[in-house]
Amino acid sequence: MGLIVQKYGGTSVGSAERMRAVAERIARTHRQGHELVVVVSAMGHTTDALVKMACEMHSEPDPREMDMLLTTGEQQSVALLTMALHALGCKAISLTGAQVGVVTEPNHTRARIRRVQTGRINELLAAGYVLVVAGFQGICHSRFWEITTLGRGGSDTSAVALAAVLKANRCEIYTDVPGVLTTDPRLVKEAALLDEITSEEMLELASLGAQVLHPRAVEIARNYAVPLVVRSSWSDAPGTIVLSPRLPVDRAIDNLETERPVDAVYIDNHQAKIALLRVPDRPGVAAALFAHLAKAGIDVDLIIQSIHHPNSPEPTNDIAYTVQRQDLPAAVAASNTAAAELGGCAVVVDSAPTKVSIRGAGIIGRPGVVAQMFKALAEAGINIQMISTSEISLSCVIAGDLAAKAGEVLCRQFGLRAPVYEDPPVLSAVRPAVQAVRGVALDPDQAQVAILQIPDRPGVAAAIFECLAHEGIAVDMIVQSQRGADTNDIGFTVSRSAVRSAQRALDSLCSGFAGCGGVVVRESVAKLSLVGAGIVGTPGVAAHMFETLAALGTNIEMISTSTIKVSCIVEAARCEASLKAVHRAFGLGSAAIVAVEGRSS
Ligand SMILES: Nc1ncnc2c1ncn2[C@@H]1O[C@H](COP(=O)(O)OP(=O)(O)O)[C@@H](O)[C@H]1O
Ligand SMILES: N[C@@H](CC(=O)OP(=O)(O)O)C(=O)O
Repeated sequence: MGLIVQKYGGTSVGSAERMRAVAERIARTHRQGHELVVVVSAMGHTTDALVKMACEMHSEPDPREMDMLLTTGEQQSVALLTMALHALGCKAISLTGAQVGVVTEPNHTRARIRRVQTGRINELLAAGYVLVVAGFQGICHSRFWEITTLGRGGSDTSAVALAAVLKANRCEIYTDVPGVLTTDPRLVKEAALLDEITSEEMLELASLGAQVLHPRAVEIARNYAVPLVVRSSWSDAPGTIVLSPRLPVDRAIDNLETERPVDAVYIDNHQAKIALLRVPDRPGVAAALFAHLAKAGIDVDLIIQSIHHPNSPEPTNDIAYTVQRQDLPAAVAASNTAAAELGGCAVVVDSAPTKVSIRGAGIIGRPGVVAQMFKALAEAGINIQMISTSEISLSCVIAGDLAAKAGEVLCRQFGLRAPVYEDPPVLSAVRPAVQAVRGVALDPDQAQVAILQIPDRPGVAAAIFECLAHEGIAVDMIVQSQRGADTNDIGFTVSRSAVRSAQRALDSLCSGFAGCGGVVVRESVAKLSLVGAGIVGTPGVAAHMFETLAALGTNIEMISTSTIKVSCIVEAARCEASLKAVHRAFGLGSAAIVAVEGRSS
């Protein structure tokens, strides 16, 4: 017996009948002797309907009023579910976020949780109540107490935060699919159930488009080692366990979501860098290059393909990648062969750079962290040669002799004791590329921004990302490589809804950079990503993805990799076909079709 936090999503409580079925499950769990805190979302598409009504009143509704409005959806469902529990004879009470003491930052529509004041929860649990709590909401104090929301999909975060604070035995997320699947079953009907997944893999999948869990919920589960499971509301099947590392939890429970976004600084002194400059921008180019490297058994670490100049008559890309230094001669030979086949593009080698990375859950969701890393390096006079990002890490390639200095300034910036010097990964001689991948995610709502020909000197990346952080724009998939002798192009993606404000902010900033080629935007792109903890140390994973896309005729606009993911930006129009092909190519499908509410294909 113990304390369980359960969360029921909108579909699970989407009708009176479903609400009663959920009430029966809750009453049964309570009868078994468990203490229960139940977090509930708004019924069905209530939140979407409220957003639509708000937009009919004003084209850009005031964030405070949005929070006032959207929190009513959850308030309805907690009251109704509690009534259903009463009808079953179960002692239950409904509570809003404010009433259970969820205190957030003063940031309307996307507040992070600071703490939960558990006094009332503990009293009610001790008195034998099932607590039915409105998800997705909290309260903040600036001058007055104000209602806040945590951002769309935030009820998962409410549930895991309560589980962390109450030290619950487990947190169960009930939804309309049997658990975490290899991809979105609404898009790929062969999507297969995963029995378990690591929190780092889940964090990437969730942030890259798998809507089944809110990334911030996974972040809290990982940081506080909360036992987390995702299950179907319609069955008793065990679902998917999200495995968090059994870290010694040395985090304060105060500042739950706001403390220490960076866990560690890593330095990798075993890398070498190769760049192919001005390769033709057409399908199959990345596939050809990385097929040569895979054939030679070379494990590629970072890969970045920066944006091409879309306005030039023959657009080109730069592709840069890093390998273990001992593999450099073989990698150079493979790259020269590929370059010759591609019409003789330049191959540039740096045999002793350093990769310096910051790691921690949720780096990318906080625009300020990215800017802080670049600023700390710039202030130390350290030039960034290559940037690559993921949800849990941000890596920069810098000159090899600046490793110690970079480690020192970044540790100081993020309040850490000392950097961790990384060992080279252990290569798997036996694992085929297809077994390294656990899931595929698609984010169809991305826009791509490129800033062309910016000066190659310390401080430029910092200025750009500080400017975006100032506007509150979360940036994803930053890619920078060296293009000319003294200029760089920086590319990145933002959610489509933020692209206009990003362009406005950057246009005025970049007019101050002498010789800058301007800010170029593509509004309709999608991000297709492979995720798997086994990607590091398994040669050929990226090559297989690129080959699959090439065979489909899909052009890759941008590439960014980390140790556990490979992301490609592709045209939005081709994204679903590309997702299906990549899912099939990595053998992720299952013959057993999972039941999904309202499946569209
Ligand atoms: N990898 C994945 N595994 C499971 N579901 C996924 C995945 N990627 C996307 N989804 C989608 O997430 C949906 C569940 O999330 P959501 O609609 O927010 O549920 P809830 O209302 O229960 O919070 C599923 O119906 C499914 O279409
Ligand atoms: N109702 C909110 C919060 C939420 O988490 O909903 P769901 O659990 O149904 O995704 C939303 O729609 O964003």
